[in-house]
Amino acid sequence: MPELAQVIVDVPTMQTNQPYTYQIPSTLEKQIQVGVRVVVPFGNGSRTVQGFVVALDQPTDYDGKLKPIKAVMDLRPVINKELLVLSKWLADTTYSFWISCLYTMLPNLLKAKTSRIIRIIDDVDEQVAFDIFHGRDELDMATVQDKPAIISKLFQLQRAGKITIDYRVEDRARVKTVTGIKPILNFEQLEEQRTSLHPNAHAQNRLISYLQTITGQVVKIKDAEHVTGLKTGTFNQGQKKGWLEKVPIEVYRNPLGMQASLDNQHLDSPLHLNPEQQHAVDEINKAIDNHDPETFLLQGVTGSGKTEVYLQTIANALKQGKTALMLVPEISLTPQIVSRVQRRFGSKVAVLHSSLSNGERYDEWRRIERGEARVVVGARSAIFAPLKNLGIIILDEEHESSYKQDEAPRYHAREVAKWRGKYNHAPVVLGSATPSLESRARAIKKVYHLLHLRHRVNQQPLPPIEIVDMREEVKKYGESNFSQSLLRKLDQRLQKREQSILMLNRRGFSSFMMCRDCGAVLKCPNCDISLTLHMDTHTMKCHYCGHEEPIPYECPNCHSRKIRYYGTGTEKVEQELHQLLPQARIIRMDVDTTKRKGMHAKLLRQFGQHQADILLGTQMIAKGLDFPNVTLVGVLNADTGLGLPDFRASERTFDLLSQVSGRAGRANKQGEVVIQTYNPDHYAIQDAKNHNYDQFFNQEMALRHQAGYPPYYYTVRLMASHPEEAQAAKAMVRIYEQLRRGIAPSTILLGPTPRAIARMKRRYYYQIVIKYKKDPQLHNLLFKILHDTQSHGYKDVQVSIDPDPQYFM
Ligand SMILES: Nc1ncnc2c1ncn2[C@@H]1O[C@H](COP(=O)(O)OP(=O)(O)OP(=O)(O)O)[C@@H](O)[C@H]1O
Ligand SMILES: [Zn+2]
Ligand SMILES: [Zn+2]
Repeated sequence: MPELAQVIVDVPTMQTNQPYTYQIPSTLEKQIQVGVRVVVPFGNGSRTVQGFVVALDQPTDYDGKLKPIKAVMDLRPVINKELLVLSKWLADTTYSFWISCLYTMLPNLLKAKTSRIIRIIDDVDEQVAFDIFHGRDELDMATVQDKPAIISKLFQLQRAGKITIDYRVEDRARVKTVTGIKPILNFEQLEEQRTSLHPNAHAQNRLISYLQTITGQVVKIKDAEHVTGLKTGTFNQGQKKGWLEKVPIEVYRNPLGMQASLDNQHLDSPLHLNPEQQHAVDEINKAIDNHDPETFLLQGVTGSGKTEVYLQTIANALKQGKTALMLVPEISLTPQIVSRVQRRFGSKVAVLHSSLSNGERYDEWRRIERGEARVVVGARSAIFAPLKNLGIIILDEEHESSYKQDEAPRYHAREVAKWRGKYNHAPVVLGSATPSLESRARAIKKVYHLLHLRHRVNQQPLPPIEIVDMREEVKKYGESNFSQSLLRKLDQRLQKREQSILMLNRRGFSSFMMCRDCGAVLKCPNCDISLTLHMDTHTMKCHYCGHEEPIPYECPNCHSRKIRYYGTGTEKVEQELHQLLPQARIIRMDVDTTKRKGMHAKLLRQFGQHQADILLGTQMIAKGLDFPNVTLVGVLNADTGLGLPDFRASERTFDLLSQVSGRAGRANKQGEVVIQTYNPDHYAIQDAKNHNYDQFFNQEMALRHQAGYPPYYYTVRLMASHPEEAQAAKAMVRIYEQLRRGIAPSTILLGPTPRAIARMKRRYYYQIVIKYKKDPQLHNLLFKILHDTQSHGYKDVQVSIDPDPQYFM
């Protein structure tokens, strides 16, 4: 039996970022395994924290007295061997705390809730006992948090040694149960009961007959009521008379409300593949069969049938007794994709998206962990799904920046996918119509295996794209969100009863409030950014920190009443469209209209059933949608992203335009696209117009080469923040000096500079961008800096390190 356990404790600091050794008390020795959560004492005093057992019986160089583990929270490990090894790698490569990585992999409910419990340990006077403790001898600190008078009294009592504060770890992971019934008596005994019944007790008579049919079973009471038509009261009587007992039945919360129906429904069969698809499927299947952890880049134009390639290779993995993981960006985790996978694989599928409640997510996680779900579809964090024996990992739209998490741990799902592919000897498939420059460059270097789908499944060419120069439009026709050409084409679709998709770049884009007298812009008090107008809640909101305030009637600066709202939000566009095309039925889709659960699916279903002529939305409609009746796509403002201070601005614009254009003409009707822009000559827009990925790739690569950006250089961004600007700047200068002394001669430092958004959540941010090709010492140097900045001289400074940042803003 093991005597010692190595535990990663839930104390995220650099100093506690390695396992601590605890003694295993003999009462717990059977329950302690690697991967279970435990409760351990930590530090001096009575503090207890949650932790994870990461190893058993390793020698320790600590020679003090070891503390014993207090309790075990799990009957079986919540972190399996693979994920444990992965968590260590993740912490190392993303400069994060090991404990944060473990939590990132697990459903939220497995995070412990720590509460502070105040206990009376010595006599206190009666009045206090009554006023504060209400006659009990314990009190949860959270309940008095906002009562300063009580808090100060408590501290007084603590100093006097009358009370102590305990930290208590609570497990929030609850399985959901429903009530079931179970006959206690056997057939004959029930028959005997019947003889003693009153002749008019028809309901009880029927209950006995029913119970006789289910002896030895447990049945949900709801089902029993349904089958028998009896009321709950009758079952309660049966319970009182000792015929049956009530027992809890563990059930899964049902995210789509369809798990059961999936079991009975007949499944879609695979489509007959075209030669390009067949080749791709053959190559990937070969890798699955040979346990070859190869990375494929599946580059297929929009509507080329990439999804079918995914589905058929997943089917092969399942046939081999393996499991499959498919990631899609949250924004395109549309009901369309999900239902395609479910219609193919039925109840074997688990879906993980961010709109699941904590309980639902925990249930899906348990279905996966127990091997009941063998195909997982989900957004970024689904890359940590506890599937065993993975046979294939797919990242659809691999170029999407949302695959990178922009808070700690700052991992990229693509890198994690490759790690898990290697660990499981399984191929990774990166799919896109517009691969990231990084991936395409690796394919050219033969690091990735390139598979091409050059043609649309419907044999139609990609839709022709018209570029409209909005500078000319405004001169000729005045301010409008709609060019003459786009209006004409929208009108034609209405005549032909075909549908259109209109995209407005970014939600509520710069719908800010400005004073026409003094020019003041309403800004967030916490962040260096203007507030956005939201008509639905009638408030001004900050998109960074969530700050919200009423729409002002007068300028907060000069008290003028001449305030005006600028910019174009989707709501404004919708209003204008109603005026221009009164007969058009419009569905607006943006963060505001899809906030409520299930709305996203509902709106898309309505559009699919042609209950509307125009789908107007933000980026969220650019990807993944497959509606055969859509023959026109319009982009209202192609260039709003081009001006951003970000070296990937052109790439993102090209990707977005290509993706959204791809929504038109996907079935047998020819489609077309109108792109409105103030920069008609920009190469990102011209190359998108010509559907010329290769030309865009070459030009953009040349620019990146010249400016020394990825994929020619690796980049790391280092940020320091502080409530006072001078302190943030000072810390960054110190870090800069330390960096400069330690880096390789070929490594380049940019900065320190204030971030583009210099103030966020009441803190000022400074940054340094490190560009390097080869710098073997850099990794250790960065860890050293993290360590050093947690100590003296860096009071209240927060430092974070972002490897391969997606944004430099
Ligand atoms: N071999 C095939 N035979 C007939 N129809 C097919 C075939 N493969 C795919 N399809 C159909 O073609 C349409 C487009 O396919 P799919 O959505 O997979 O394209 P995609 O490459 O993922 O496109 P995008 O990148 O634009 O999302 C779908 O309706 C799909 O059912
Ligand atoms: Zn003003
Ligand atoms: Zn804010």
